[in-house]
Amino acid sequence: MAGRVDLDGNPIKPITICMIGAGGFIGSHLCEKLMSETPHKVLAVDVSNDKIKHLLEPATLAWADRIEFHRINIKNDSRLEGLIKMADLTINLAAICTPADYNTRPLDTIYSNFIDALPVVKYCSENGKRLIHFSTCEIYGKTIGAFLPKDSPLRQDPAYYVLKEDASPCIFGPIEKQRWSYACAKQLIERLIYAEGAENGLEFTIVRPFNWIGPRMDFIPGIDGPSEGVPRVLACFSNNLLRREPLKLVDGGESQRTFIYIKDAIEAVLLMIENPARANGHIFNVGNPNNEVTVRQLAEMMTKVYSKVSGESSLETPTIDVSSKEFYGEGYDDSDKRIPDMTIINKQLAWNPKTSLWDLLESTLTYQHRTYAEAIKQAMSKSTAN
Ligand SMILES: NC(=O)c1ccc[n+]([C@@H]2O[C@H](COP(=O)([O-])OP(=O)(O)OC[C@H]3O[C@@H](n4cnc5c(N)ncnc54)[C@H](O)[C@@H]3O)[C@@H](O)[C@H]2O)c1
Ligand SMILES: O=c1ccn([C@@H]2O[C@H](COP(=O)(O)OP(=O)(O)O[C@H]3OC[C@](O)(CO)[C@H]3O)[C@@H](O)[C@H]2O)c(=O)[nH]1
Repeated sequence: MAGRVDLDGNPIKPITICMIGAGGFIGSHLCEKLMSETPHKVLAVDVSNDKIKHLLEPATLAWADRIEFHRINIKNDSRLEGLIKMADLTINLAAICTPADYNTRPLDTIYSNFIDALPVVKYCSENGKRLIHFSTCEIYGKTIGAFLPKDSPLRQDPAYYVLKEDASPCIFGPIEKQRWSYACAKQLIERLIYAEGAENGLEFTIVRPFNWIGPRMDFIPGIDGPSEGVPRVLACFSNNLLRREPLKLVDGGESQRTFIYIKDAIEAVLLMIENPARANGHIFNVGNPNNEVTVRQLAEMMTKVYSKVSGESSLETPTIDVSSKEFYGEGYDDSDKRIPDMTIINKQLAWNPKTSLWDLLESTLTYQHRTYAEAIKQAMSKSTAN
């Protein structure tokens, strides 16, 4: 760790980071990176620490004096301001961010992504502390191209679909499509942070993750999450593969996504943390434009990869179609396509993702199989016995 320098060759000084939502998917990987490769200290705030237990215990771990867990619900805990004051930098990851919640729990979604983030922004601004806030690629909503006729040649023109931080509009559906409650709340908190920067000098960076995936993402229903819960697509498809049931394609699986390996994305966040002069005042897309697939293609690839890593044959009927109304309920809608423009992050942080979709699925599904296959087998044999 000695002799670490930033992108401009200056030595990196150890800092204290207040990480809110540190116990989640991204938070757990970021804590792991900070503990194993940097001298920084983390005040880890979350309502749960299941995903970072391996970093907190035993007390003999090499970094034990650099990570503290604070079980705090930021909705209603007066200790939050004190922790932000103690830190040099606050990173806010806390959010409800599973699409199944956006249309079924729109109030919780809006409160979590806007109202609950307000005090964090306020405390950072009032105390002159730097803030890295996690927004989302979903802020772009639908592409301009989605509104062109299906056979329009303009649909092939990147100007109609590549998503640029400083140029693309945010295109959401009507209010009754409550899917957009999340994107809209994220948009308003981005605007508030931007305004705090412009009017009160808040030093901020906004991150827009484009479908980061990897180990520890969400939960497997009935194993480490509610049986009726609907996690994001990686965990939904992993659950289907582990249970040897067909993968469900919502509305034909035609939507497109670019997936990035969590470990590549965490490299980008570390660059933001350690290069404030290059990151402050910027909004960054963080994704992998080379890993684009339709959801149907993702299902096909995951089926092949899972068969390779588990040694099990593929199902005769690997996928089934399901309507979004049946799967998510009333008010669901979708982003058609998400390709991040990389100009700003390339220029400011000289960062690019490395891992192909096949490779990232291979390491992730190896983890899923190792972690869950036995537990699922037991749960399934118990339910057939009853
Ligand atoms: N994973 C992605 O690809 C992705 C994509 C777009 C945006 N994001 C954003 O990145 C952030 C982190 O996402 P993630 O995938 O790690 O999600 P996650 O659900 O795994 O992590 C969020 C964490 O925040 C905690 N949290 C929520 N409300 C809290 C509260 N009131 N008080 C304390 N802790 C609270 C949760 O317990 C959870 O551990 C979110 O803001 C999300 O909107 C993630
Ligand atoms: O079993 C399933 C589950 C989902 N789908 C479809 O897959 C697409 C992707 O779904 P998901 O990963 O759940 O989420 P989104 O990409 O739509 O939204 C996320 O993007 C970033 C973030 O902000 C946080 O992670 C979140 O909002 C989608 O088309 C589903 O319909 C499926 O076919 N089968």
